[in-house]
Amino acid sequence: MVNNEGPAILIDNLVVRRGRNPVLHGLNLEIARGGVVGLLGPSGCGKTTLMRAIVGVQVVKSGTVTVLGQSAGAASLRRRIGYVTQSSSVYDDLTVRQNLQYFRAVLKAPKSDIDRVLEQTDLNAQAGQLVSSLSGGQRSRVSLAGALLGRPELLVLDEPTVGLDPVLRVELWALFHRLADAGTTLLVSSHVMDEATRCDRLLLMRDGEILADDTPAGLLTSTGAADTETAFLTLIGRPPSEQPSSSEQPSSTEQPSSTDDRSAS
Ligand SMILES: Nc1ncnc2c1ncn2[C@@H]1O[C@H](COP(=O)(O)OP(=O)(O)OP(=O)(O)O)[C@@H](O)[C@H]1O
Repeated sequence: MVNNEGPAILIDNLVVRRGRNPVLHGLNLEIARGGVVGLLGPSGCGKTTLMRAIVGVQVVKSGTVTVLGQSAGAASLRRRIGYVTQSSSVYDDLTVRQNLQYFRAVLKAPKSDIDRVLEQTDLNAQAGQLVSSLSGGQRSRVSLAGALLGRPELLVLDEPTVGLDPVLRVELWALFHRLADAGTTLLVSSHVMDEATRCDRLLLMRDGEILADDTPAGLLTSTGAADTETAFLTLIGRPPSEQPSSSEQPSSTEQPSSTDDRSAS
C-alpha cells in the first residue's frame, strides 16, 4: 500500500564506505515532501553516494534509509522515484522519442507522458533526432525527460544543470519549482553555489557530513554572510563544535565492503 504520510526521506545514522574510503559517517537527515532541496558541497564530499543510498543502489554499512515510507531500494519504490545520474543513461542509436517510448514501456507510464516530458524539457525540436547527434546539454535533458515519465513523487537529480547554458538553467529551475508546486519532492545536487539561492532548502555537505540544513535566507542570517558561497566558506572555517549540524566521525575499525553497488550483489 502506498504511504503518503511522513517525510519524503528519513535517514538515520547512515554509514557508507566505498572501497576503502569511509564516505558517510553516521549521517542523519529528514526531508519533507514537496519542495526543491539543494545538495551542495565540494567534489568528492559524498553527494552522489548519498543520492545512491536514497535511490537504493548503494551498499550501506549500517543505518537506515526510508524513502516515501518504505525502505530504500524496495521494488515498490521503483516507479515512485526518478533518478538522473551524472552521466546520461540513454541509447545513442535511438532517437529522443524512441528512447522515451522504450522507458515509458518499461515503466508502464501513460503514452501521453511522452509529449508532456518532451515539452517540459524543451526537446520537441529534437524528438526525431538520434541521441548520438545531440549536444551534451540536450543529451542530459533526455535523461531528465526519462526520469519525469510516470510523474514520480521523488526526483533525485545529480548535477542536472551541468553543461547547460544560462537560459536553459533558468528554465530548468523554473520546471523544478513547477514540479515541486504540484507536490513532487526534488533533491538536486550542484557544485554551483549561485544555484543554491534557487532552492527552497539547502543541505551543505563536506567530508560526508551535513554542515548545514537551512533555507538560503536562514543560512545567510546564521553565518552573517552576504552570499551562499561566503556562507559555505564561513561554515567550513568553523570548528565542528560550532557547526549547526554535525554527525559522528568515521570509525577506523570497519572493513571495506566487497561491492559498492547493491544491484550487483
Ligand atoms: N566506486 C568507488 N570506489 C571507491 N571510492 C569511491 C567510489 N566512488 C566514489 N568513491 C569515493 O567516495 C567519495 C565520495 O564520492 P562521491 O561521488 O559521492 O562525491 P561527490 O560529492 O558526488 O563528488 P562530485 O561532486 O565530484 O560528483 C570520494 O572520495 C570518491 O573518491
